Amino acid sequence: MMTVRDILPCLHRPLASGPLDALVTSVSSDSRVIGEGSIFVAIRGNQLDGRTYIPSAKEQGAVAIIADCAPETGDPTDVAWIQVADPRLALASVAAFLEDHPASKLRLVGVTGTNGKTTTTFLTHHIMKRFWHRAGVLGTIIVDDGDEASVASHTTPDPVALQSLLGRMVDNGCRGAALEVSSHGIDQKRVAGMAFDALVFTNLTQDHLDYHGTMEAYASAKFSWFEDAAENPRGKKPVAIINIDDSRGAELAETLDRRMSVIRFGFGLEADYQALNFRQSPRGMQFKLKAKGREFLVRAPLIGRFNAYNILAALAATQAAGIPLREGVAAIAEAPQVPGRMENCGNRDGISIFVDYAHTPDALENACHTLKELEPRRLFTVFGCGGDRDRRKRPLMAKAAARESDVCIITSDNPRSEDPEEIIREIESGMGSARYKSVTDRSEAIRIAIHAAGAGDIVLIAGKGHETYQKFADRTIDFDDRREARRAMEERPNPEEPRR
Ligand SMILES: CC(=O)N[C@H]1[C@@H](OP(=O)(O)OP(=O)(O)OC[C@H]2O[C@@H](n3ccc(=O)[nH]c3=O)[C@H](O)[C@@H]2O)O[C@H](CO)[C@@H](O)[C@@H]1O[C@H](C)C(=O)N[C@@H](C)C(=O)N[C@H](CCC(=O)O)C(=O)O
Ligand SMILES: Nc1ncnc2c1ncn2[C@@H]1O[C@H](COP(=O)(O)OP(=O)(O)OP(=O)(O)O)[C@@H](O)[C@H]1O
Ligand SMILES: N[C@H](CCC[C@H](N)C(=O)O)C(=O)O
Ligand SMILES: [Mg+2]
Repeated sequence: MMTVRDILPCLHRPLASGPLDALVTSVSSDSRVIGEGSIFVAIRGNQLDGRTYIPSAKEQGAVAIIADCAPETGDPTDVAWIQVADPRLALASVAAFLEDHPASKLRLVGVTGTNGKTTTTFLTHHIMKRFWHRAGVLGTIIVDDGDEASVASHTTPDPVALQSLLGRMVDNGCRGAALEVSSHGIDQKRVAGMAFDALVFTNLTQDHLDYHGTMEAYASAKFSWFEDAAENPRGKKPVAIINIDDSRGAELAETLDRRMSVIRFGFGLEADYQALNFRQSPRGMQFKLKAKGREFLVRAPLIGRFNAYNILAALAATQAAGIPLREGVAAIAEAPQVPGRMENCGNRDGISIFVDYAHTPDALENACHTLKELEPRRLFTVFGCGGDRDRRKRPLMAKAAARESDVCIITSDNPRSEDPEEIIREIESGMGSARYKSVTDRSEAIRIAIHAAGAGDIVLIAGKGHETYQKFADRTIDFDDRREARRAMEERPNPEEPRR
């Protein structure tokens, strides 16, 4: 059993007072889950001040409080008080300590970037499972501890949930794991202090300005994860795996050079993992990979040039984690469908329907462009933008969709607390002279697009991908683009029968 005193060495310059010999059972920054023996970490959050919950944490049996301030004068020191400069960092350190640092017992690949994290972690996990039989994954869609898969709540969960999951992966015999590392996760120190073997940078384009404020702040949040690994290797030899066709990626590779091992990937000549002769059909892609002085023919059942980047990243990362490249290439040929990522939801009457999670300007442009390359008669794009998230991307998503599509149907995504009609108006401001129709009800929008399409057309339904809900101010409903698409297909008037 651990005491409060045992915890102190894992903290940065702690100032401790009060009874330090109490036994510790757990740690949390949420007073609502504090029990006997817990340490409560008081975090000044984005919305609430965790310090106001200190009395209730004590009442529930907390044995120590970690905060960025001293106890109020006159406050009885009935429980230990540990003052630190950064409570979020302290939470991550204590959580890892209580689980006995599971990250150091796994080959760990982390993936960050605006787009491609989920896809790259899925591909990485798939290769790891093929080679090691047991491997974990954590991200936007699922959490798999090597034994059981469940639905994820965050892309990168809080340190307590994260460390407990990694601990289960170790217990379940996983040799390695692939983790999505969101910019919120980095900024809130959810992965602080963790030893990664490979850190992947997919790209950086506009998103999340509601949270980070500027692109510079967004980029520096992402970069700080790499800087930290360069400065503190934590007993591993971490490798940074960076897309240098992305301008921010090229900048990052430059700054890290000589401070840590850097592997560059992309289509250009300077890439260590270089893709050449890219070709695709509706069923998949193939390209030549030049890496490590060798050449491989990579085939994968995925479409989109952007997915070639995700494949390069997964191959380089698994190689850095100890899996031979030829094994990775062989596994990629049988890569699974990532739910809601360029997912083909059926063909009927010569119409093909794709559901994709594109919810940024860059992703939407890529998704539309990829489908245009399949040379449809017309491309119909159904999309909207989420409420309570980066508003500045709305007209830019409109521009991206308008540029590549023949017809756009603007609709609602997850309006959350916002007025759906108002979000649609903000999107419309970026449509220019393009042909579009706005239909607030997403189900109706999907039906209109699918019923308007004809033989040779492609319908893209973008933004919600794998999501099985739609969030409004006052309710959350069951909603699945893939199910809606199938339903609309079935309800299509039969071209053989004369219309009544
Ligand atoms: C903006 C944001 O990221 N917020 C996250 C953050 O909240 P916070 O630390 O700011 O906390 P707060 O709500 O202000 O509360 C302050 C403190 O008081 C505590 N508290 C609060 C109430 C109470 O009764 N008792 C109590 O102790 C809270 O536990 C917290 O420690 O930390 C919480 C605990 O880990 C998260 O649940 C919460 O996620 C919110 C729900 C969220 O929506 N986050 C999204 C934006 C997010 O993180 N997304 C990224 C993906 C982005 C991408 O696509 O790339 C992700 O990684 O999932
Ligand atoms: N490497 C890439 N470059 C650009 N766009 C991509 C890339 N990979 C995927 N996309 C597009 O972005 C969408 C989201 O992909 P994915 O879910 O893999 O990204 P993510 O980074 O996990 O997103 P999130 O931040 O929401 O978790 C895809 O549906 C596709 O349209
Ligand atoms: N992880 C992303 C998800 C966006 C998905 C989209 N459907 C929306 O609701 O905006 C975010 O939090 O920005
Ligand atoms: Mg994701």
